[in-house]
Amino acid sequence: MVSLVLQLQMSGPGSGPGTGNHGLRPEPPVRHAGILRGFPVRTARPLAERRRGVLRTAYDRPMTESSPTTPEAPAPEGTAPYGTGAQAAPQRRVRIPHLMQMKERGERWAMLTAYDMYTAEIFDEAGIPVLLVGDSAGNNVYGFETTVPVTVDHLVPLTRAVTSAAKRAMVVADLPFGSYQASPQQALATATRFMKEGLAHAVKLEGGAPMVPEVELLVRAGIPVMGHIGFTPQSEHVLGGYKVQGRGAGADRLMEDALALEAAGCFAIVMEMVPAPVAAGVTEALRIPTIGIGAGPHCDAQVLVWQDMAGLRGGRAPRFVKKYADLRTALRDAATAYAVDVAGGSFPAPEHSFES
Ligand SMILES: Nc1nc(=O)c2c([nH]1)NC[C@@H]1CN(c3ccc(C(=O)N[C@@H](CCC(=O)O)C(=O)O)cc3)CN21
Ligand SMILES: CC(C)C(=O)C(=O)O
Ligand SMILES: [Mg+2]
Repeated sequence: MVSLVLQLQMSGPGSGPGTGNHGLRPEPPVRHAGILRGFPVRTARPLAERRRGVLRTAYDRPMTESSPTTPEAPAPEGTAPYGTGAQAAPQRRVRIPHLMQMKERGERWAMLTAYDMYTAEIFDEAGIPVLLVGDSAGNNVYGFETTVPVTVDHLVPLTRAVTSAAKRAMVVADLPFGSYQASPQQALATATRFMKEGLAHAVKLEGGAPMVPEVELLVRAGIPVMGHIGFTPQSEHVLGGYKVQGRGAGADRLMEDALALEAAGCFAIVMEMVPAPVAAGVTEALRIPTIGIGAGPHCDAQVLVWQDMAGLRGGRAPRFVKKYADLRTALRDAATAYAVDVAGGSFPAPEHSFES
């Protein structure tokens, strides 16, 4: 059985040269410009119809012998046509056309954050198609309370670790607070560091219509951009705390922000803490995928911070979190057992020791 994701990668619009994130917006056919030019225009099907195939993606099944990350045969047409660097690339990378095609087909997918090599490797093996090196590293790696203190220098090495370890996943780097809002030029300089030093495949930035000049310049320069609207944690002090956005009149603004980002060339948009019906409306209105976190079940994709998803972090989790494991307990038990063995002299045993 070849996984669905693999099938679509072998047959998708990105199979040939000249698609993907090239063909960058020479003349704007306004709403559907940007890196999406050249895609078959989605026929206007009702949301319910588009959702029908939803439970048939590779991600809804437990991974068995046919993980989407272990293709049965290499697909040489997916490798770079002008050489592959020091070593050959045996597996095809998830690219923007694949995400577009999943939206076309109503196949939902999952994004996770990753900040290091092992989690990147593991989530890649699990078939997670997009990994986000989030500025949530602030409060999940570096021990800050929020994402506000995070710098580019904090995130670039983590991005490099994740891109080095993930063979199939597209790796998106979050631009941290203060590293892109000053001007499109600042945004380009920062995003360029993530592409060159972090080897990211795309970047993400927070904000709606006001970020259009930044998004346009990055896309023109060849850098795919993921948007992020609704609750934007970098602006928590302006927003007045961790609050649902897009209620009441805010719904119209959220829609305008989403449409403006799509027109500017974003390839996907994160919607954080938005009422489910509002997120459903935005998802229906956009050609590009929406990625929800606390935005209900009708987004094209979902994202969670991995330490929330896997139950590593303590304390009360936000409402939108579902805990799929209890790594905190597992690790604490392991550390306790290790310490007990050392104290009691049962570790190291002869098999862990060297003869003279
Ligand atoms: N571990 C972690 N998970 C995240 O989802 C996350 C981060 N860190 N860091 C960056 C941002 C911050 N995020 C957050 C953090 C807290 C809430 C929160 O406390 N929400 C409450 C209140 C909602 C309300 O007031 O209506 C909730 O119960 O969901 C939400 C989003 C999302 N991101
Ligand atoms: C929660 C996601 C969307 C994020 O921005 C992050 O992890 O930093
Ligand atoms: Mg973030």
